[in-house]
Formats: sequence, structure tokens, C-alpha cells
Amino acid sequence: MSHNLAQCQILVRKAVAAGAKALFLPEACDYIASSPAETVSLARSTEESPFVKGLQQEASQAKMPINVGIHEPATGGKRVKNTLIWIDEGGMVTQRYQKLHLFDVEIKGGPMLRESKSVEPGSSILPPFPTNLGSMGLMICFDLRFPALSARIRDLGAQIITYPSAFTVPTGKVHWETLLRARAIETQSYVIAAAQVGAHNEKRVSYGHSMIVDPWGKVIAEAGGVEEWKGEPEISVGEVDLGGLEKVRREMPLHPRRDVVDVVETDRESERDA
Ligand SMILES: O=C(O)CNC(=O)[C@H](CS)NC(=O)CCC(=O)C(=O)O
Repeated sequence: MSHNLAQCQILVRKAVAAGAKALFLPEACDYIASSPAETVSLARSTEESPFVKGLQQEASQAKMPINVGIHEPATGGKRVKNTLIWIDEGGMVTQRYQKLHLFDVEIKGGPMLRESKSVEPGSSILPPFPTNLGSMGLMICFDLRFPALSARIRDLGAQIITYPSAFTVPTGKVHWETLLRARAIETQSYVIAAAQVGAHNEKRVSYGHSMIVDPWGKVIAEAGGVEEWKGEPEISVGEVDLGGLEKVRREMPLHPRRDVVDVVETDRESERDA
């Protein structure tokens, strides 16, 4: 955890040097363990986490909000919460979102992961909240695959949606950019997705390619991927232009129909009878 804090502190330095207004760090920045038991044993509450405390100090010194994915103990002590916290420019933890969708997959020759063994899923969307960049909606990693969620958070007023991640390499190669751009295009929002990159342990490697996508679906910033990663933490910088966002929303209004009947059973029956 102290190594991970040091890596994040390098990113804070780079963000400050770049004149960034906020810093978005990936999912699970405090640690990625090699077993469910280790995941649970390393979890600390934010009050007792040297990792979180360190970043709170950085945020208040730099007067720059930091968004970071961490683990927190779940009640009962048998599992953790995969959470995303917002540390404001005063160093206070002001928002917290608990990952709703857990990554339980068994792909032959690909990732075999059972996140639910060690993680307790959240049960609610965090309503978007105002920040110095705009109205912020927090989501995490695998949540990216559920467009109903991003549609809902957009509906609740989000202008920016975050997907801090630790994507696997095989799924990242084919799905990552497409999913991020789709969520940005559908919601006409900025998508900010900070991603872990490189090897965590002998079992896990992450895809990388942190991205910022604008509300038109253009990738406006991208960091390196696992292919070229040399071990140096990297930031990528992009500008949030809310005027541009409003223009996209005004020029192509997307009003979901709310009056549509889901399935008309009677029609099906009449088809069958015909
Ligand atoms: O394990 C931890 O401590 C932190 N959590 C993660 O890295 C999570 C669960 S294993 N990773 C993902 O959700 C990847 C999703 C993905 O790769 C996809 O949707 O294709």
C-alpha cells in the first residue's frame, strides 16, 4: 500500500505540474491482491487507511480534488466494498460510491475472476454531485457494461461519468474503447476512465489505456497501454468544456420515450392465433 501511495503521489505531482483542476485515479488504487482472503485482510476504513490519509493530504496541499478507487471493509468482516471516493480540494472525503456490478467471469483461456468472493456489491446509484468540473456521476469498471446505469445517472443530471478501472487485457483489447465511447455518445457526457496498467502479481495484468471521451464520442486524451508500458505512472490531460457539452445536447436532443408499453402480449397472441 505504501508503494501504491508513492505511485499515486507521483501522479499528483504530474497533475499539479500540468495545471489540472482535478485528478482521477483508477479502481483499486490501494492494492490489488492475489487472493480473496488477501483482499479482505488488507482492507481499511478510510479513517484508518494510510493510503487514503496520504491522498487527503495531497488533495488539500494541492487544493485539487482527487477521485480514487479503494477497498473498505464490509460489515461482517468477510468481504470488502469496492468503493470510489471523492476527496475534495480541502482534503475531505465528501462522496462515496460502492460498485454495483461485480466481475464474475469464466472465460476459457481468458480471465477467470470471481469478484463476488471477496466483494459485497453496492445497492444504489450515487446521485451526481456538483464539482469544479461539472456535475459528476461515479461508476466503477465493470459497471461500464450496463448502459441502463449510465442512462439513469445522466437522467439524474450527470455531465461527467467516471469509470475508474482495472480491465483485463483480453476484454480491454476488444471492448474498452468501444464501451467508453458508447457510454459518452449515448449520455452526451464526458467519460473519464482512469485505468490500471501492467502486472499486479503473477496472476493479474491490467490493460491500461486511460481515456477521456468527450460528449460527441471523441477520445480527447489517452494514456499508454500494457503493450508499451515501462513502469512509470502516467497521467493524461483533457479539458472539460461544458459549453461544448450543452451544444451537443442542444443540437441532437435525445429524449428517451417514457410512454412506451414494454411488450404487448395481446399482439403476440393474435399473431399466434392467425
Ligand atoms: O480486484 C480488485 O481488488 C479490484 N477489482 C478489479 O480489478 C475488478 C474486479 S476483478 N476488475 C474488473 O471489474 C474488470 C472488468 C473487466 O475487465 C471487464 O469488464 O472486461
